[in-house]
Amino acid sequence: MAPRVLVSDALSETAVQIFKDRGVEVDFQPQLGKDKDKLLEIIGNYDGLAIRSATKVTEKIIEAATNLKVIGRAGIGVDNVDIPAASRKGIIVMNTPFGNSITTAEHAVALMFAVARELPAADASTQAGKWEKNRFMGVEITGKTLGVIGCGNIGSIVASRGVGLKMRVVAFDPFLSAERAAQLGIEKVELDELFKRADFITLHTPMTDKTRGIINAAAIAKMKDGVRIINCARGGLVVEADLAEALKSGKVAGAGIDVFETEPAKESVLFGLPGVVCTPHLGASTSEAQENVALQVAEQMADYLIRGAVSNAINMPSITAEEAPILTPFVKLAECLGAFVGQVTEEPIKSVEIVYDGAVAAMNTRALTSAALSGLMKSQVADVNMVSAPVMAKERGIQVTESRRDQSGVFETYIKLTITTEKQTRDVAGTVFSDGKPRFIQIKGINLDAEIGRYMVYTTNNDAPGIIGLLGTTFGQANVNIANFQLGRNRPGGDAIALLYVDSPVPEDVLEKVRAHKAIASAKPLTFDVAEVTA
Ligand SMILES: NC(=O)c1ccc[n+]([C@@H]2O[C@H](COP(=O)([O-])OP(=O)(O)OC[C@H]3O[C@@H](n4cnc5c(N)ncnc54)[C@H](O)[C@@H]3O)[C@@H](O)[C@H]2O)c1
Ligand SMILES: O=C(O)[C@H](O)COP(=O)(O)O
Repeated sequence: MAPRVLVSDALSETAVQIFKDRGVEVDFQPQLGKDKDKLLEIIGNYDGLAIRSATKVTEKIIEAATNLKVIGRAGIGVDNVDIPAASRKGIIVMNTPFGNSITTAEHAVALMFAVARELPAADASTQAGKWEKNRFMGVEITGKTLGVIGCGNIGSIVASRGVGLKMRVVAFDPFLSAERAAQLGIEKVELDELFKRADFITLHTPMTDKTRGIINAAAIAKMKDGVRIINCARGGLVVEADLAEALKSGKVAGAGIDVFETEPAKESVLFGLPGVVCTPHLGASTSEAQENVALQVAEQMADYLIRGAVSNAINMPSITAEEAPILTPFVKLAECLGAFVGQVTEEPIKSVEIVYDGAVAAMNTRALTSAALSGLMKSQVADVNMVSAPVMAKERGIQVTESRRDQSGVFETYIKLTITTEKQTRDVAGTVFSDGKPRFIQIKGINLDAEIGRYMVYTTNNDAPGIIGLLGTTFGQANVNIANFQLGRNRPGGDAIALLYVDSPVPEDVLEKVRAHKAIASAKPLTFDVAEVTA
C-alpha cells in the first residue's frame, strides 16, 4: 500500500506533485493545521505529516499519530514540533535548512531599511494625502555598525549584505570561528560588546533556553541610545513588554518585527508604537523560497517513506538514498546483535560498546549504532525503532560507545557488540556474507557460523556428550523442526553453546525438558525480526 502524507500547512503545491510522482498518496489540506481537534482526529491515518509553522505538533498530536513515521518541516524552525515526544515515538523530524535562508536574510535587510527610513508610516501618510515631508527624518545605514546575534546560515548572509552596504559588522555567536568571521569580513565580539557598539541589532539564533529573552530590559540598558532592533528569527527571543517600554522612552529608536511571542499576533504591546514596523512572519515568504522548501521537503519525505533514505533529520543520522540499500543488511545485522544481547540479558545494562571492523567501519556507523540499540531495547519496549532507541538508552542511563578499525581478522567486515551489566560482560559478533544475510560468528568469544532465523534457541552447557541428541530428540518429539544447528566451545570439556534455528516457536514445556538435563546451564527462546521461512 502506498504511504499517505497529510500536508496541513500552506506549502507550495509543488510538494503535492512531487509526492504523487514518487508514489506517495497525498492529502493537501493547507488550513487544517490551525484546527487542532480535526488534526487530532485524523492524524492516525497518515505515515507522513508535511508542515510549516502554523501546525503545532504537540505531544497530544504525536500520541494520536499511531502510523506516523516522518514529520517534514518545509522551512527551518522546528520549535512548533515536540521533538522529544516524536523521538520517543520513533518519528523522524526533518527540516529544509537552507531553502529559505536568502529570502529571510533579505527580509531582515528590508526591515532594517524600512525602520531606518520609517517607510510604512511615510507610505501611509503620503497615501492619506498628507505630504508630511518634515515629519520623516531617517538615518543612513552606510558607516553604521550592524550587530548580528547568531551568525549561522541566515545571520552570515545578513552579515555579508551588511558589509556590501558598507556597514561595520560585528557578530556574536559562540560557534563562529575566527576564520569564518575573517572570511565574511566581520568582527567576532562578545554579546556585551555588540550591545555597546551596534546601531542596528539583528537576531538570527534558534529559540533555545539560552536565547529565549536574549533581548530584555537588562540587555537593552547596555545598548546605545537610539539603537534599532530587527527580529526575523523567533518571537520569544525579544521580551516584547521590555522592548515596548524602551520604544516609548526613546532608548530604542525603532524595531522591525517579523515574529512574535504569540502567533498569529492579532494584538501586541508593540503595535502602534513609534518606529515599529511589523510583518506577519513573512521572513520565508517569497515564491522562490516556498518552491525550494516545498520541493525539498517532499523529496526528503518521499525518499524516507519509499527508500528508507534519511536527510536533514533533527533526531536521526542521515542515510543517503544511495547508501540505504548497501546499509540495509548491516542495519539488520546490528539490530539482530542488539536483539540477541537484549533477549539473553536479564539485569539492567550499564554500557554498550560497538566495534566496527573492516569495510563496515567506513559506513554510516551512527545509523548502525542506532539500529543495534533498537534491537537491544526491543526486548524491553515493543514500540521502538532507530529514532527512539538512542533516546530511550540515554533515558535509562546506558552509556554507548562506538569504535572503528581496519580489518583485524578473517572476515572482511564484522560488528562486535559488548554489553556490561552490574554482574557481567557479554559479547556477540556478526557479519554479512555475500548473500546479504546476517550471521552470528562469535558468542562469548566462541566461534560459530549461525544463520539468523525468526525463531531460535540459545543454550549454554558444559561440553559433554549427548547434548546434540538431547536437543534433537526433545525438539523432534515436540514436532519442532530444526533448520540449522550450530555448536561451539571454548575448549574440550569447557563452556559450550548451541544456537538452533527452528521453523516454529519452541513451547516453554519443551524448553523445560531441555533445562532439566544436568549439563544444560540455560536454554532461551529468541525471536528476531527477519523473514519467517515458509514451506
Ligand atoms: N522569519 C522567518 O520566517 C524565518 C525564516 C527562516 C528561519 N527563521 C529562523 O531564523 C533562525 C536562524 O536560522 P538559521 O537557518 O540561520 O539557523 P542556523 O542554525 O544556521 O544558525 C543559527 C546560529 O545561531 C547560533 N547560536 C545558537 N545559540 C546562540 C546563542 N545563545 N547566542 C548566539 N548565537 C547562537 C548558532 O551557533 C548558529 O550559528 C531560526 O530561529 C529560524 O527558525 C525565521
Ligand atoms: O523557520 C522558518 O523556516 C520560518 O519561520 C518560516 O516559517 P513559515 O514556513 O511558517 O513561513
